[in-house]
Amino acid sequence: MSSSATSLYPAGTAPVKAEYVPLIEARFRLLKPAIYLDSSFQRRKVYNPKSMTLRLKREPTALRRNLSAAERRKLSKEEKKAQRGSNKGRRWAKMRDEVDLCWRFAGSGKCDFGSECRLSHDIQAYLDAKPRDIIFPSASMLSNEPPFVSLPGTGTGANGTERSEEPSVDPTSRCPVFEATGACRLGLKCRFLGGHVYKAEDGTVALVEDEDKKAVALIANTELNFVSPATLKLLRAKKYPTPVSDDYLQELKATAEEREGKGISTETKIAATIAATPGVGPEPSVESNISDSVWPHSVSGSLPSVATEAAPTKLSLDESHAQADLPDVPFRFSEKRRLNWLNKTYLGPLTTVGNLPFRRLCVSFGADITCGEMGLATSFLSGSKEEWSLVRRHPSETMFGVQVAGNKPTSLAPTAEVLAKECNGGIDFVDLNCGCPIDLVFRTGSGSALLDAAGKLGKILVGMNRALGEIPLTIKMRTGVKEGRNNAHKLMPRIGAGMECRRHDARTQLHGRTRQQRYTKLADWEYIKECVQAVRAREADEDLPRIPIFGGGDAFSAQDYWSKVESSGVDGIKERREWDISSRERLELIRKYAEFGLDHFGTDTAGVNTTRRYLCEALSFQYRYIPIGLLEHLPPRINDRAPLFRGRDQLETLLSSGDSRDWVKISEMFLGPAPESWTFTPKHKSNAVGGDEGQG
Ligand SMILES: Cc1cc2nc3c(=O)[nH]c(=O)nc-3n(C[C@H](O)[C@H](O)[C@H](O)COP(=O)(O)O)c2cc1C
Repeated sequence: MSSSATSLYPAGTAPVKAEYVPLIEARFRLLKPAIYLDSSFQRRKVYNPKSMTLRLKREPTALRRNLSAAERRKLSKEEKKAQRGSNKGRRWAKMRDEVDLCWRFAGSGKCDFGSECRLSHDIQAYLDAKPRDIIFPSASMLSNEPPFVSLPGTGTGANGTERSEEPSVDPTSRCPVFEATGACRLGLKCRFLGGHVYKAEDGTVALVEDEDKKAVALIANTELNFVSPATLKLLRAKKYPTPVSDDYLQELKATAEEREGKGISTETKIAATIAATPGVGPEPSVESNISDSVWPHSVSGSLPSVATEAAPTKLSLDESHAQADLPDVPFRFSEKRRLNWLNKTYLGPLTTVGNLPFRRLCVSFGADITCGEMGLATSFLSGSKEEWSLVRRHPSETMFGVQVAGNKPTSLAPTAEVLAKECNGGIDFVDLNCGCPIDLVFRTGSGSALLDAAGKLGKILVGMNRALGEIPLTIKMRTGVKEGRNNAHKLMPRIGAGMECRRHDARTQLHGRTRQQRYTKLADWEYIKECVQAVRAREADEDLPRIPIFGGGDAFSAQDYWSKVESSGVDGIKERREWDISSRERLELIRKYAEFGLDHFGTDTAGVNTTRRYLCEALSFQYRYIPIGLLEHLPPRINDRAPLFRGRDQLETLLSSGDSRDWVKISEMFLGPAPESWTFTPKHKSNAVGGDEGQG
């Protein structure tokens, strides 16, 4: 019974070898095959530590997924709502220590606030109350057999088990951040304190630093793009100067007013303004269509009459900008930095998951180009600390971009300008999100809604391009808004080629789905090919340099991706091997992620639990991965659902558990016990298909 077992599965089931599907062996003929489907929808796989097996747990109807249309009709309104999207309204309380030691005092023994400080300066009280140090395991302590992590001295492998009779500082503990960088910025607040503290004879504790390592880490491990509190304050007070964007917005207004005076409709005015700038064009009617004649690089000659009237305005605007020697306009269009994307791998932006520690991990596996999570223009402009944390970059990210979503030039151009000024030298490109499908963003006219507003999109691109100075602007888009109404093939040649006209190194990333499809249905690579051909044809016609186009959607293996790259003509991947990753290798990845998380979020109680949260978030996706060694044939397909399977060893079985308590358990191997008050609700209901998981 090998392949015959999997042939019983309904279509869309991953072909897991029968020996890893024990239930089928036992009850093969008794139950319908569908009953074995975990699918992360009707049932969740729950790891049972006693029997070391996975069992299925039914979920309440309200949480069930993938119901048939008839079943869905029977659901109540509430149940239907519960089916959709992500878990909203999640709250993450910042975890604090029982004695909240002042972080300034903890690091340097000094605090300017002295006795006025609202935090504690009582080191002994802090040390007495603090839970025992966590032990961060080294790679050699990992195993694919329980307890999976063997910690010295604990016997059981249980990390951070409270042993109240022992002192809270454990000299066997090692702080991963101190070991990598020679210093730990959290000082005494570090939860791995034993790794960098010593006790003097008089009983006082002092911190240790390793000057040699510190010097190396200064270059190799200092994050970039920190935005000062003073800048955030200016932004909040709406006092941050953005002269380039102000100038541009003024021009748009003046052009509109001028047309108004001539009795030309607003729509036409916008079209004329945009048509006047190479790279973009006026908003076509939704059905239409983006006729060549109104898009910019054909300004000379083929513009319709109204647009032709705009030509003088255009020339004067262009001239004034090209020649103006404004100190805040440190570039001319021809001075855009060029990016070399050819044959590079690109890690697309991933909200929540694609944070700095994750990207750092991907870079260590060969990602050449990385992009931060989507940030909202309005939040950047209102000085949101959270939004500005999205621009942080690790020095190992050799080519890094920031993604912005917004709905109009008035927010996007100034955002681009502030980004360029504040992250000067720390950003290689800024990416405009024209792909986000989620209602919250789409309804405001941002994300994928811009695909149906070509004129506005044009104005945005011109404004951002100018405001960014020498930093290139790139675009991430979907194939269209509505199914059956793809329009990327019309937009892309104009956006891409138009920007390249100006010698901007434009890059387009095309996710092969419409907004309406979200993440359901397979990406349309035939259509991606059509878009690439349309861009290449335009480039050939107008003798323009070739712009890189990255395709995306459902590429789940090197074999799969290469066949897509070769048949569609997109750029971007170099690795060709298929990797049958072992469970121990996967655990080592998790360990590395935890290490990078602690480095980024901090090693204190708050940082440890923020790392835990993002680690669990990552595991909420990773458990769905089926190692290729378990499959009867390759390539694996991303949308295939897993039958209830067990792994080749107990760790592999645990790693495929869909129970969030197991993810927390895995986090405890590296980050110690989760505080009682700490809970984890995954952002994305564990459902790739049909959920609002992605922002692009
Ligand atoms: C969890 C998740 C978060 C995402 N966040 C973003 C985002 O912030 N910005 C964006 O442009 N695309 C985002 N995307 C889309 C991806 O970058 C990518 O285009 C898409 O997943 C298609 O590729 P795939 O099928 O290989 O995953 C996200 C996707 C996922 C699954």
